[in-house]
Amino acid sequence: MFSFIRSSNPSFAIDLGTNNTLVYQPRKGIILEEPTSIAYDYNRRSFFDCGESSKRMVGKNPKYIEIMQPLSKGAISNLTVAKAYIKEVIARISRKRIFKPHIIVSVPSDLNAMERNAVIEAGREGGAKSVQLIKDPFAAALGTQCAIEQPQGVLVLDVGAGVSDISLLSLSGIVMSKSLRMAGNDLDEAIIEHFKATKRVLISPSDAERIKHELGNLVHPEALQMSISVKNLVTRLPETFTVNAIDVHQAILPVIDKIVALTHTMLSELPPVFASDIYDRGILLTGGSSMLKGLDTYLSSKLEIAVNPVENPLHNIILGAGRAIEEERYSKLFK
Ligand SMILES: Nc1ncnc2c1ncn2[C@@H]1O[C@H](COP(=O)(O)OP(=O)(O)OP(=O)(O)O)[C@@H](O)[C@H]1O
Repeated sequence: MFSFIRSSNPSFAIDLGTNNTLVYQPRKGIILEEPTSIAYDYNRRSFFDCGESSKRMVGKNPKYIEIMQPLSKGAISNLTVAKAYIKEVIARISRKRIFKPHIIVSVPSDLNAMERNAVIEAGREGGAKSVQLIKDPFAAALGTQCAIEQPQGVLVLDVGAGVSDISLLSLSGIVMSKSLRMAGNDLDEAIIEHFKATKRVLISPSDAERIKHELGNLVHPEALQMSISVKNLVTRLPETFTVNAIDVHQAILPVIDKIVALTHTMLSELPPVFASDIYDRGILLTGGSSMLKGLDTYLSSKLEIAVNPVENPLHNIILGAGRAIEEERYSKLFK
């Protein structure tokens, strides 16, 4: 068992995502799952709430309260906010504990040195005794019980909220990886922009996400519809508007095709020695946006390769990061 666990300081794995934060405690499992957001009160000049309760305030907050997101496109975009956020997360998970925790944070594979240091600094100043990082693709593969230590290629495509990452793993290392700072949040934005341009209506970000979940379908954009409240950009007045799935399909396709292109480039550059492994086993598809209906089938038909969605795309990175703390042989994955 990993030496962290034997120390009197508790250890936790944290999946610090653009939209969602999850925490895993060895032997207990997932102990926190919250939106990555924090509320700031300008009158009191302090942060006062984070996670689900702060996200619920979005759009309903008075002017002196701002709902902030410490991450943008997978990386810390505001260090002060990130420190406050991690401090709040640590306070929640280590209530009643006297010892500062060791934390292992799962991060996108393409973070540069400055972005990685920002996570470490935010963790330390947020109250951790030590901060180590594990790259998302390792955690994702471990979360699905893939044998990453074998001399066999494992290709993991992770489509989250802010980042799409495709990585080839073998012998516990990343052989190559490519990423695009574009994912689920860009699908929401594409929906907003499409309806603004073609129907002259303004959709809220939360409705755009709901539309994507309910009507988004890459293979069978059926005659589904849903009614939402929008602002008419011509009359400037609110109204009820019917969204149909065909429009949603048109809106999201350009973003999806960029993810297809990313995957295509990766496949075209695979070292020949891995080609048969990958074509035999296919691509492992994870990340919350992998739940977009038809994404696996669409990728598979465009790229002529099997695409295997993981069972639990919102949890498999944190489960893998947790497994990495529990099994000492994976400690070499921490940086
Ligand atoms: N049923 C669904 N259909 C389509 N998209 C979905 C569905 N459920 C969740 N998502 C999307 O998944 C995304 C969140 O995924 P995830 O939690 O993996 O991202 P993250 O870890 O916060 O971000 P990142 O890894 O990019 O930093 C959001 O964009 C959300 O809208």
